[in-house]
Amino acid sequence: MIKVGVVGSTGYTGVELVRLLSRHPKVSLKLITSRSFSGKKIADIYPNLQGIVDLECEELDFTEIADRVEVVFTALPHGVSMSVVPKLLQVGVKVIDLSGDYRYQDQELYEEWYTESHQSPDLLSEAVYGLPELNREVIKESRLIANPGCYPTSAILALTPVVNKGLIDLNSIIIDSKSGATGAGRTPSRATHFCEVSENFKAYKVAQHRHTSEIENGVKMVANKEVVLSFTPHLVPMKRGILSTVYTQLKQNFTTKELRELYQDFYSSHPFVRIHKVGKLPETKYVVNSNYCDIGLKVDSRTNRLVIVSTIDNLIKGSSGQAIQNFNLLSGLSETTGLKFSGIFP
Ligand SMILES: NC(=O)C1=CN([C@@H]2O[C@H](COP(=O)(O)OP(=O)(O)OC[C@H]3O[C@@H](n4cnc5c(N)ncnc54)[C@H](OP(=O)(O)O)[C@@H]3O)[C@@H](O)[C@H]2O)C=CC1
Ligand SMILES: CC(=O)N[C@@H](CCC(=O)OP(=O)(O)O)C(=O)O
Repeated sequence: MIKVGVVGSTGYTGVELVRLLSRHPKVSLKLITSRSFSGKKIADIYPNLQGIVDLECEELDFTEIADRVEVVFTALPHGVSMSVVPKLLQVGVKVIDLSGDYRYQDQELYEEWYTESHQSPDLLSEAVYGLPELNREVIKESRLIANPGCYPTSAILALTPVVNKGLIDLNSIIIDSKSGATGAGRTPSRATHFCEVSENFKAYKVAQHRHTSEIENGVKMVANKEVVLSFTPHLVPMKRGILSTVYTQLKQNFTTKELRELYQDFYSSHPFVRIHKVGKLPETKYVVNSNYCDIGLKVDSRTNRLVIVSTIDNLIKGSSGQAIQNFNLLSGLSETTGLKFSGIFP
């Protein structure tokens, strides 16, 4: 059994990690930390874990952590993660960080989009962007994995096959994404208050959301070229799930069937990406509560645009499930260990 810990275990991604790790056949969850709830049992904070996880939240203590765990998941806000991650690496544990702090190699890009100084820029070149469908082999060798953002996971997976084959105009990409409210984390705010989210649908941070740069960065890794694209996030009255509709201009004529075959081939060795049949499009309810990313395609022959629809659960493939997928890779386990379950339908 591999001994692991979760730092920031009481947030939405943290507790989802605790839930998923508690059923992972090769994991022994030894340590969970919390600033606000130390001394309390996680099952008293999240009663769904009663009888499943009997751990108490602790204060984070770096002195003995390496004796207790081999791998730590950090599920902290960005800006906070970078004050913790270097200390964890220093004492010799491997880290899978769920925040945005290590997703860029370029310090300036981080500081521009996150509008704060990076506190450990020396680690940026070492951190591996943890999207297994792009970086499976390097993830296996890494000691610091930067788990991707939720919107970027859905958008980059939607675009990769056509970008990889050079089939679209890279300046034509428009990504229109909708997320459930757990994407904003557990800390209450006016924007995520029930009365603000319920019966409402809104765009936010138009032309300035930080995930724009993360998606551009991911597409650039595939294209080997700079890419500038448009990304608009929306908040919808659901708890979980992201649906991204991605519009791209094709350079030549293709049928939906041809492109569907390309996607099917591209993802044939990637167990968590499912390509829908021609004429079918994914819905969030097909993937919520699972680690799958479902993708559907349609060529609009009038405009010669390819429209790609991509869905994930933001708390699983968009964060905690993907973090466990990365953990499996770096631990030499099968990528699907502990993650092969369907969503809940309806
Ligand atoms: N929610 C999502 O869908 C996704 C989130 N992420 C990223 O994962 C990370 C965790 O997100 P999420 O679980 O949603 O966030 P939450 O706000 O739900 O939880 C974060 C937890 O971190 C702990 N924490 C420790 N130090 C601080 C601090 N100084 N300020 C605030 N909180 C602190 C808090 O728990 P305590 O007080 O108990 O220590 C808090 O509950 C973030 O970086 C987020 O951006 C990534 C992809 C998707
Ligand atoms: C609905 C909602 O508010 N979503 C969040 C998603 C952020 C997130 O999880 O971002 P990182 O993974 O990059 O930290 C937002 O738009 O800020």
